[in-house]
Amino acid sequence: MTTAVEFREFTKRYGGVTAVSGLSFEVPVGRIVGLVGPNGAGKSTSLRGLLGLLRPTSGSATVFGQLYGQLDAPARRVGAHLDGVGFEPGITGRRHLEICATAAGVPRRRVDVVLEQVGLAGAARRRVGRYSTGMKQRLGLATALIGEPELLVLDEPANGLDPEGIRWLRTFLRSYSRDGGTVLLSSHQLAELAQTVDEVVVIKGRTVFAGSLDELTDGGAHDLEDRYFELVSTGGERVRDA
Ligand SMILES: Nc1ncnc2c1ncn2[C@@H]1O[C@H](COP(=O)(O)OP(=O)(O)OP(=O)(O)O)[C@@H](O)[C@H]1O
Repeated sequence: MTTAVEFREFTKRYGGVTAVSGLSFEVPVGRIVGLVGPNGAGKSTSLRGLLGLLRPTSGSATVFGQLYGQLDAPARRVGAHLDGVGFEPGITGRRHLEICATAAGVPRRRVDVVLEQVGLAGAARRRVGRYSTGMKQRLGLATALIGEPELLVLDEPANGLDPEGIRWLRTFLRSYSRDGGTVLLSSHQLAELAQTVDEVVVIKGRTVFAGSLDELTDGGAHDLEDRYFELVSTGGERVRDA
């Protein structure tokens, strides 16, 4: 299996509102792919559809060739952290992760591993309600990592991180991908994204561009930001051949 994620003509309508229309792109195994687009472009809708949290009106979004809901032991294959998903504020970070480990069917020792991985070991016994935004992002990533998944799906993982946190996240994702992991993340932080991803998918209700960062920036000759604005203002379409 060389494709971790495949969106095929994924369409989601809410009554008269078309959130996403005919979205098609693939995420190859081992790559870091950034999903970008203006507010309301359909990034969260797409990621939610991929994770089985909403049903597409038509088309499909699959992970490792299957619907998320059909995966055996999904937490061991896909780890996700979506923007706006809250934590129970009254419990500690460690307790939160213990609950997640139980739900995922993985040993409790994973809790210490992921706490170390995301740099939260020292704050594990503090209540989540007292965590800063950046610490909550780290806890979200720890939650995603609990099952040692092959694929990470992250909605705006850099939101609320300070510069040190952003650099840490970039280093972490690169090393995860070097070890064979695949990442699909959404972001509005284009300069940061350009330092992190291998491939870019630009959406604006539909796919506007899907391909390598190199192709989009002509091997780094252009800024990702400039190319992004050209694409979203003209709505031109460039999708890599499958
Ligand atoms: N439950 C819903 N009911 C009706 N419309 C919705 C619903 N969820 C999303 N939408 C609409 O679908 C469109 C896409 O929203 P979505 O949140 O997926 O965009 P986004 O790219 O994640 O935006 P942002 O960058 O602001 O997070 C928007 O027009 C939004 O208003």
